Amino acid sequence: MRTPSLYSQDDPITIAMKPPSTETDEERTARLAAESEAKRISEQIDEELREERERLRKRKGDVKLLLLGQAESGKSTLQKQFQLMYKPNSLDQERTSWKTVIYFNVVHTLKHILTTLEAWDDVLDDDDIPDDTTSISTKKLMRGGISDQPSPSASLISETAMQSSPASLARSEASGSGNHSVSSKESGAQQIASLRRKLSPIIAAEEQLADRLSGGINVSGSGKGGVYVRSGWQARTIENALGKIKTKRPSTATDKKARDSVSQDIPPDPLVQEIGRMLEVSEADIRALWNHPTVRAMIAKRRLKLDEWSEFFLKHISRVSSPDYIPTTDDILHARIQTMGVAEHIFDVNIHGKSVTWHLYDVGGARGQRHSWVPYFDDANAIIFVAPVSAFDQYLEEDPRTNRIDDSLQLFTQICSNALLKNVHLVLFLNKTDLLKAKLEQGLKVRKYITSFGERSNDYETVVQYFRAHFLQVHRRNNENRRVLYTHFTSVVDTKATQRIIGNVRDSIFRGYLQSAALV
Ligand SMILES: Nc1nc2c(ncn2[C@@H]2O[C@H](COP(=O)(O)OP(=O)(O)OP(=O)(O)O)[C@@H](O)[C@H]2O)c(=O)[nH]1
Ligand SMILES: [Mg+2]
Repeated sequence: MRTPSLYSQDDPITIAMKPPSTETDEERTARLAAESEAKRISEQIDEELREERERLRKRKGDVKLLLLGQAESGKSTLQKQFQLMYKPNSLDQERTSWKTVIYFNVVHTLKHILTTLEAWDDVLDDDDIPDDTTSISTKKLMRGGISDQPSPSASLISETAMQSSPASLARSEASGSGNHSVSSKESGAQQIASLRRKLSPIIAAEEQLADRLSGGINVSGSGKGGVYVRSGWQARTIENALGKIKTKRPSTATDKKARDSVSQDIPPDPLVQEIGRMLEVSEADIRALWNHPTVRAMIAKRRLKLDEWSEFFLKHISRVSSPDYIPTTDDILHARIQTMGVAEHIFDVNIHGKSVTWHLYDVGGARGQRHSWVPYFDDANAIIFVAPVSAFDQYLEEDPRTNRIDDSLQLFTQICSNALLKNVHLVLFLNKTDLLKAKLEQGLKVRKYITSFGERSNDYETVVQYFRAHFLQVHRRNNENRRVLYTHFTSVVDTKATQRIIGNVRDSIFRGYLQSAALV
């Protein structure tokens, strides 16, 4: 019997592979090293294939849940609520990254306020701040000869308004003396000019913060100059910062306190620290701007429109600008950053003693991002469609002619009628109900923006039921499979209420999941 040998004498492949008889020692060493490397790579490929097979096998039993809806509808905020519920520690680890986002939100808002004031100062001179029936760009056109519009200026605010608002405080803080004449138009403009000067260094840092968050990726059409982030941005923000850190870790008591309570291993980002210091010294100026009578009047007249997160962080500016600021969970829920593409989040959800892996896909909702949703439609088990009902007076950033409620309805029609999604469990979140209530209480009239609302009563219950009826109608018209639509009125920044709803949604998805599993 022939003993097995590496080089069998009569095997043609072996003969072909056989090293030449003239091989030198050096060539032999190189050949053996190359063979060993090839073997290592081949084994690595085998291992990766095995892992992929295993992953696919496991994923078959997983629940795949898509969060869909237009930009700013609240998908990522809802994802944070899932994270809080099923992976609370991971949110703690991300607090450092959220601080960067919140600082960015504040700086971006300050810039927006000052730019808007500047745009108005360009064209306006006196008397009264007009309400929002005419856009700034229209006014700029008017300046071209048809008519000049009145301008927002401190003189527009009546004496009574001055006395009853925090304006006097704002004025004295802004001027640093407080002895300005309350009725002086010039002093109001001067105060704003002085605040603009004092806040300019912090506003100049906006771009660097945006770069830190996006990793230098600029996306065209990022609307109001926000930042898009890809999946895993939290870890990358820290990496980007670490790449920039050349000095040793600071070791002051404050730094240590902040670092210890966030993470033992992450040194503070020098850029974020610097912005923190700037915010601390600028706190009085920021408050002065926020409370300035011109700004107040511009907001009241809706000439200056601030996003909900802008208002939230400016209202909490003393806390946010304190030297040892660490974002609270509520702050994280209010922080705003645009999602780019699709971000996958994985949780283990325990229900009735059975642990099931859930894959939550949080998508970018802007029009330019929607093409990336489709590859996830194939094997989705459930969708939560998030529609912000407070947006009746808002228009798409991507297309200022399209009302946001209209866009949500069009998008919902596409989702309901998509053949790939016909068996998917469908849940509708009519979101931002807190903001809807606030807008209606302020006296905003739905019929002004949605003419079909007609003469109905402008109260919360009538309005939400009106919107709900429209979404139900879309669903009914595109429901050949007679699937159920689960509807919830939500405010996903409200943790207690949202977690209760998530519990309901989880149970209903799970029931559907068990039924389909039983059919397989
Ligand atoms: N007050 C209030 N704010 C909300 C609510 N839902 C979301 N927000 C805020 O709205 C902003 C936008 O929410 P996101 O969750 O980032 O929106 P998104 O749908 O993920 O947006 P894209 O990623 O651009 O598609 C954030 O600042 C949230 O804090 C809500 O129900 N009430
Ligand atoms: Mg998002």
